[in-house]
Amino acid sequence: MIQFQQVTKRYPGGFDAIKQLSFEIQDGELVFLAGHSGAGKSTLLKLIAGIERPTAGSVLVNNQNLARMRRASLPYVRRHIGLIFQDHKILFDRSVYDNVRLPLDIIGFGHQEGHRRVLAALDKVGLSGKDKLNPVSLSGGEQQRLCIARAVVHRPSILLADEPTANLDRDYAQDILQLFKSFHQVGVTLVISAHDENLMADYGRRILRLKHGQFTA
Ligand SMILES: Nc1ncnc2c1ncn2[C@@H]1O[C@H](COP(=O)(O)OP(=O)(O)OP(=O)(O)O)[C@@H](O)[C@H]1O
Repeated sequence: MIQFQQVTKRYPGGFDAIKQLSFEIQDGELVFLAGHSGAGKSTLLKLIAGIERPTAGSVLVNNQNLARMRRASLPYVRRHIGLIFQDHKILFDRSVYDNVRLPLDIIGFGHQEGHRRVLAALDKVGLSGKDKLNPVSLSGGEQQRLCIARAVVHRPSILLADEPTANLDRDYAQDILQLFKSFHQVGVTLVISAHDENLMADYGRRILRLKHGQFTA
């Protein structure tokens, strides 16, 4: 479960990107995060991932308070989280395979099991057979799929996606959302941010709407 209790995030310079937010996301829930540019969507996702720390309040992920946790312990929490952020951070000096393999190497996965997982993740996102390519030869949409494979290869229980459908045409965006839906169907908790509320509306899921760091109706 993800719980925010009166969370405020103030960036250096004094700007409050998130203001006294409280909410819960249950295990296995799919929640959309909507809001204008600068509303605080990325900040909220970074707080869940422990990339940013709250200035006030508590962020609990699986009952662990990230605000109080020592930095050295954060990697253990992150093992349960998959991240898809806007700046892809693809390594263009490595193959598609090696990009997806990286999180498993960091965790210290065995060679055989790791290999199996990488191929399974690439298959899941529709990139089978492209493992030996350099990511530079993938289309924008395929690079997005590569990022999704890399985010799920360690089978996280929570998947956070920041504007995964930005810059995609509507059909392609629907494909990507279908992919996320398939993770949801196997019990993964998903938080997906997007500008386009029409896309979200089709799914009939809870929408958290942010405006200047606070929820609106
Ligand atoms: N590291 C930072 N230092 C200072 N201010 C920041 C930092 N990161 C974000 N902000 C500010 O916090 C506010 C919220 O930013 P955030 O990226 O969370 O919004 P967003 O809803 O994800 O916007 P977008 O859709 O444009 O990505 C913005 O005004 C932004 O300028």
